[in-house]
Amino acid sequence: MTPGARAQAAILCLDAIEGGTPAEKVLTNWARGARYAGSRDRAAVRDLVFDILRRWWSVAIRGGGTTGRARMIGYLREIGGLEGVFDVDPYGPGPLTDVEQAGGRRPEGREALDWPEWLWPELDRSLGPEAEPVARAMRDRAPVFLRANPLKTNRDAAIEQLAAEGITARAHPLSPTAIEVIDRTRAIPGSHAFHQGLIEIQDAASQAVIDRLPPVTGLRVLDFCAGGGGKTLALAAHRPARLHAHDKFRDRMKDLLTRATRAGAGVKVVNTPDPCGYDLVLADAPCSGSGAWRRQPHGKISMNDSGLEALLKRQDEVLSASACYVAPGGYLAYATCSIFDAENGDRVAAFLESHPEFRLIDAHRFTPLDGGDGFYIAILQLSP
Ligand SMILES: C[S@@+](CC[C@H](N)C(=O)[O-])C[C@H]1O[C@@H](n2cnc3c(N)ncnc32)[C@H](O)[C@@H]1O
Repeated sequence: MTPGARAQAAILCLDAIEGGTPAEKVLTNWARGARYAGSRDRAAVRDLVFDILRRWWSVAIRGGGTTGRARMIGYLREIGGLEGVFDVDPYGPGPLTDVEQAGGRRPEGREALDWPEWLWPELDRSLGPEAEPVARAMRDRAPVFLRANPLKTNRDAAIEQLAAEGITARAHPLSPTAIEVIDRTRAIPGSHAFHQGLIEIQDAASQAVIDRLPPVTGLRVLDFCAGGGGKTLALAAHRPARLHAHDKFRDRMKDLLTRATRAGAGVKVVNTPDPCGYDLVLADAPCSGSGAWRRQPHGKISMNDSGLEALLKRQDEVLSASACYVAPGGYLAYATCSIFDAENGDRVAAFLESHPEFRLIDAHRFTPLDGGDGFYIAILQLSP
């Protein structure tokens, strides 16, 4: 596909997203119908759509409208790529009209930060002076991070193996296992390093969250919201005495055991965890994902008041439900990939009010300014 044809495909996808269809669904539908598109084309269209989702409001201002076409114009104006896309090939978007040529303006003040208007108060309350820098950072793509798997290798050896496969990567300071991929990121899933279980794809802050837990080695551990198992595998690398993975929606763990086998990780999937049976329970709760909106930018444009309210309720439920699996003297770790106090410190405070037998011993928030996604981790201890 030509650059113009890719832009036109992205424009149609953006219109469907504006119409209310989730971005992933729109891209899947488009790819199904576009048999002529190769994998590079699909990746390029996806990148365009995601880049524009991250800058959803400012590109509309620059482009002079909220259609996919206007947003594309605004985006290309911002990055300086308008030339050579409109009216250069029959599969691309038609020529710019006089109105389009004259339309649009520079976004002013916070307009240029592409943060949802209704969420500014919560971002300001949560991050104070970091609110604007974090919002700005969320306009750009996130780096691709890997976790070196200590069950099979060490970080330097993993980086060397990647280099031998033509993938440039370097150590990242957020975690002793974190590796940042510099180029050929799309080659990772097909690499030997990946298939041999030397590396996992995992955000650096997600790894740092696990590093902040009490020493896991030798503990009985429950990952209460295991999902796809990203954190389960990172926990396994610390060699707990026993590691159980659980999720209310068992289907979400369907790949977990395959991943664990590849990683050489010992983990058992359980439907019913043992009451009071764990020295450490990790509750990686469902959340807005606001810390990871660089990777899933559709969340930034689709989250609303009632959706957030519903999440707060679920987070309270997860905290209460997970607490009964903690053994006396054991730890309950509450984590989210949100940067909002409403989902983090406020939930912990509400939990402690109704569970005075727990005390808070540590809490930390990561933001994209640390390099990885935004995450929160609080560690609570149950009295003996
Ligand atoms: C943030 S995701 C977990 C991500 C996962 N830990 C990882 O690192 O890949 C949250 C998970 O919590 C699960 N969940 C939601 N409500 C739950 C509940 N009441 N009890 C247990 N798990 C729940 C969801 O199915 C989802 O898989």
